[in-house]
Amino acid sequence: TGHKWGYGEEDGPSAWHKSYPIAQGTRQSPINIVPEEAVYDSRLPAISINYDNCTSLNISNNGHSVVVEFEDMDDRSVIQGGPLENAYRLKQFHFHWGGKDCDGSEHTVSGKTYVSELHLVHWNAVRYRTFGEAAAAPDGLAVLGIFMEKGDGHGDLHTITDALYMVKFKGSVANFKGFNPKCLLPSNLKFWTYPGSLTTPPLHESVTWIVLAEPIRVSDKQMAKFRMLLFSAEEEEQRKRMENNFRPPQPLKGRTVRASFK
Ligand SMILES: CCCCNCc1ccc(S(N)(=O)=O)cc1
Ligand SMILES: [Zn+2]
Repeated sequence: TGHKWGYGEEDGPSAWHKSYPIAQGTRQSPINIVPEEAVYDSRLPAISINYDNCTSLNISNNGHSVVVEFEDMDDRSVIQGGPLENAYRLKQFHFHWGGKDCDGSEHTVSGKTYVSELHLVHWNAVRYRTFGEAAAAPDGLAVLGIFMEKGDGHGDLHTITDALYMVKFKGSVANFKGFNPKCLLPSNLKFWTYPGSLTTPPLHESVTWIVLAEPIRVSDKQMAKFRMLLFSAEEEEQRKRMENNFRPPQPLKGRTVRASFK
């Protein structure tokens, strides 16, 4: 089982390299995206997202984030197109956020941070038999990153924020069927894409990142509900609020960020 890691002073992102040396690798995530330096690629097909028959299973607190998991034993919910050569199956989505509204996202855009970032995690079931196997392969995962900015409440995000009280503590799981994350997508699917990694340990360099340029909006009240989650389990003495669970941008190391738009 992996070494204990977190987002605190002692066990946070600057310490991860001690147990996970890949943290100083050549394709680490997140990154700061500089639109003017992204290369427009007119041959990039549009992203095709087909979640119509997705089956959400549960919502859980894993001590690092809140995660909604999906049934992934067939191709009922997949993403394809864009930079992807195969269809990638939806496995889960989760969030990263700040403590106040000054930061919270993992990717940044010309240094701008958003209050939160949603990650929809998909795996290449054409080439790999399990998520775990795919998560360790260079073309194994595709993560769709969606920025969340402060604004009026998001119509469908409340379904998630209204369920967070059920998974306050690390290790809690609750039924969460019938949720389709298609409702969380912004209207415009223009994106940046680059080869990167998981943004948490084990930090595998297995992710083709697809970051949407258009943010979705989240209200103060909805953000407050994310911040009432705890990093700690119910039986732990010290109750630590779950916030600032984001890794800061990592060196680009010569990678090219491509844009699907001018
Ligand atoms: C080998 C087991 C890997 C488990 N790790 C899951 C996981 C998925 C996505 C991300 S993220 N934040 O890059 O989307 C981090 C961690
Ligand atoms: Zn993430």
